[in-house]
Amino acid sequence: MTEYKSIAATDFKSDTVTTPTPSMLQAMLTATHGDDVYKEDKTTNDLQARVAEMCGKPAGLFVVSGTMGNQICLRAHLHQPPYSILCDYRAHVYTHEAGGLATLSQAMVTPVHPRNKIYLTAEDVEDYLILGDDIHTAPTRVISLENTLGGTIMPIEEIAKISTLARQHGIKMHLDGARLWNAAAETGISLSVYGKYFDTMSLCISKGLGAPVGTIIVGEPDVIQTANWFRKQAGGGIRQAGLLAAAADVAITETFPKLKLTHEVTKKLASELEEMGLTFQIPVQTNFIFLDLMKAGIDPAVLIEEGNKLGITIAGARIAIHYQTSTAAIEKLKLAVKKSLEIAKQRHANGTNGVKKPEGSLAYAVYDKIVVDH
Ligand SMILES: Cc1ncc(COP(=O)(O)O)c(C=O)c1O
Ligand SMILES: C[C@@H](O)[C@H](N)C(=O)O
Repeated sequence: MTEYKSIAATDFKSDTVTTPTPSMLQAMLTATHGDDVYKEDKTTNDLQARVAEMCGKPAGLFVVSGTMGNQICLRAHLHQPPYSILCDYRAHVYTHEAGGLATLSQAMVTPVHPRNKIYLTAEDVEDYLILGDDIHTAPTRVISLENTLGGTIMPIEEIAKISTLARQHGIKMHLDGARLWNAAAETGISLSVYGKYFDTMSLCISKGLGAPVGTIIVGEPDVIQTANWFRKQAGGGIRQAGLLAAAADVAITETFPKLKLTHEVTKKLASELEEMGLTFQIPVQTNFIFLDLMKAGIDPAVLIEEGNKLGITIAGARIAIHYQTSTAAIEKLKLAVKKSLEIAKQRHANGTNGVKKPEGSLAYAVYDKIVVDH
């Protein structure tokens, strides 16, 4: 891994912690300064066009977060309540976007547990679609998928089957593609191939790609225009967006090609942790490792504390690797896990090993459902 001076070098809580590189900051200095609310900023317009073209879509829109990208895309697909959105029970749009589906979209949600415990299949979806006009129901109007989810890649064949099913019933398809870059880098499947199966996609540039701010939503012009309307309504209209778009453009160019290496580093760490006796809640396929702390008998609070002692930030069961993660920090992570395992064994020996959830640990809280369900 290229060694970085970033404060993110020792932070394993998420890939959202990545910090702008000198080249991103340099690009900001030469960005245009048009007013993006009036669509007058060339740097922003060029970035939108670039990502839309990469995804095989005619229109794109720069927004300030993945949450905004998802919520305004989903709202733009919905016209007359009652209606519902079908998604994975762990989907970010359902679990971590502050209830936006209920407030902005006034939508019911059908959260589906994948039978294979990893990704939704067309059979899972078909069993839970709400069709017809029975006045007791809220018919499914959108299927919202997430790729990657918890770092696992949804097979393109399954996405294709679900898309065909949706289109048979006139249901819209949205992709929370916060980490679609990671899926594309790992599978070699282009963003435009993924784009064929969705009406809208939301791609974050502020996570593994390392931009300081920004997500791009893509789709047909009419739905993107409607989404833009909801962006403005939420106060998301941006004036000199070019400063942010310039950094995002560099992030795509510079970091997208590095994601595969990040995944290799992640998988190497995972195999070393397995040699130490650790197991994982879900497969390690890209840049996340979900430790099965329950099975190891490790108290998350102990792991967090051991990390702090070594000067690294661990937030719970989820270990996030990004292109700014330092080699030294990875060595310290392994030490923290080793020490936590020793403490777990000591506690087990003297019968005091109660695994407690730490207070306020976001990443643990974010995915403790996976801990329980997997
Ligand atoms: C899968 C997924 N979708 C959407 C988001 C929301 O992105 P943001 O934090 O920029 O709102 C996140 C979190 O970063 C995420 O992990
Ligand atoms: C916490 C969550 O919203 C964020 N997307 C993350 O993955 O860290």
